[in-house]
Amino acid sequence: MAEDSIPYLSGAKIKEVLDYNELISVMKKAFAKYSSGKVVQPVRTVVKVEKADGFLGLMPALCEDEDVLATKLVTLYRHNQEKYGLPTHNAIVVVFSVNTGIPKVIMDGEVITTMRTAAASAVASKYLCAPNPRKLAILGSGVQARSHFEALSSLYKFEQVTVWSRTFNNAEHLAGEINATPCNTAEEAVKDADIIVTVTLSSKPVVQKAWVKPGCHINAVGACRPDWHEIDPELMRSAIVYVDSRAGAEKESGDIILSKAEVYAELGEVILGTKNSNKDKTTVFKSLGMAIEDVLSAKLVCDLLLKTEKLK
Ligand SMILES: NC(=O)C1=CN([C@@H]2O[C@H](COP(=O)(O)OP(=O)(O)OC[C@H]3O[C@@H](n4cnc5c(N)ncnc54)[C@H](O)[C@@H]3O)[C@@H](O)[C@H]2O)C=CC1
Ligand SMILES: O=C([O-])C1=[NH+]CCC1
Repeated sequence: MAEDSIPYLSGAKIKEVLDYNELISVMKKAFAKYSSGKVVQPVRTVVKVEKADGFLGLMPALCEDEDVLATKLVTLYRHNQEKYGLPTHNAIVVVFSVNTGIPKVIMDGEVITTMRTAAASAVASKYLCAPNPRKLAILGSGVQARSHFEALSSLYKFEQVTVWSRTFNNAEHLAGEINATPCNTAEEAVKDADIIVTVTLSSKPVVQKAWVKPGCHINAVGACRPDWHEIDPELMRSAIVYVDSRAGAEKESGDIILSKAEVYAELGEVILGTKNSNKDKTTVFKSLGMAIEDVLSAKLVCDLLLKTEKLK
């Protein structure tokens, strides 16, 4: 039985202990464990809330090697920001004892989602983009746009960063924060970019093949439903496509399903050395988000807080 009160870790507490350096190595481990069959992780179960154009996603995973069993519960309500000024993504993570099944800790899942997704894209960039990327283009100006800038800047010294957003004011606002160049069009933003990050809530492509420099690496992070896509289908078909999970991509990714693009490999297979990097080619990392990313992040949070005695 669970104790009368299970510790709850707030986002603020989690932010205090997580940093991109450590999280990037943990994400590398998450992808490798997943692709070597060491993780039990069903494809996300999605409960749609039609009237609010939202959904609840259930994301459990077990990794016995790492002695961790947990689940993330995440909601995506696309109109929260414009309607209520609230975040579009909200989440908690519940961690259980692997031995007894007793719930041990409940923690905020928003900070973990924000940071682990950007750390995952950083791992993908490390393995898939050509050396010394100089220009980063960010399409979108929300939570993930900011975290991706931070995570990728922890790896690379960019000479130029461009931002495009549906509303120019938002692009300008973010660009001001991160010392980037705001652009009026996505085409202008991605011109000559070495790394492109697509972090929008669009269900229609925001980047076209003709705009992209050959050899560029794209972290395609949005469009997590089978009928949403962010990337031009022609670009998907002509690039070398990597995914976090084949099973997830086949069921959830409109970018893969609608374009009928071939999936070359899981990122974990590249990390394990069983598939090639193709750094000289145009590459797309189609990220949908995997439960094991959250579960290993939650374990890291618990370990770090135990070290500082903040979690008994
Ligand atoms: N792959 C993964 O593991 C994860 C993916 N995501 C996805 O990343 C994307 C960004 O998430 P957040 O930054 O947290 O969301 P957010 O709500 O903070 O930002 C969304 C951005 O998309 C823009 N946008 C909305 N509708 C648009 C449209 N029709 N065309 C162009 N831009 C539009 C907004 O103006 C805003 O800049 C979402 O698609 C989200 O579901 C989020 C978490 C994890
Ligand atoms: O992995 C994740 O948490 C999500 N992916 C898309 C929306 C939320």
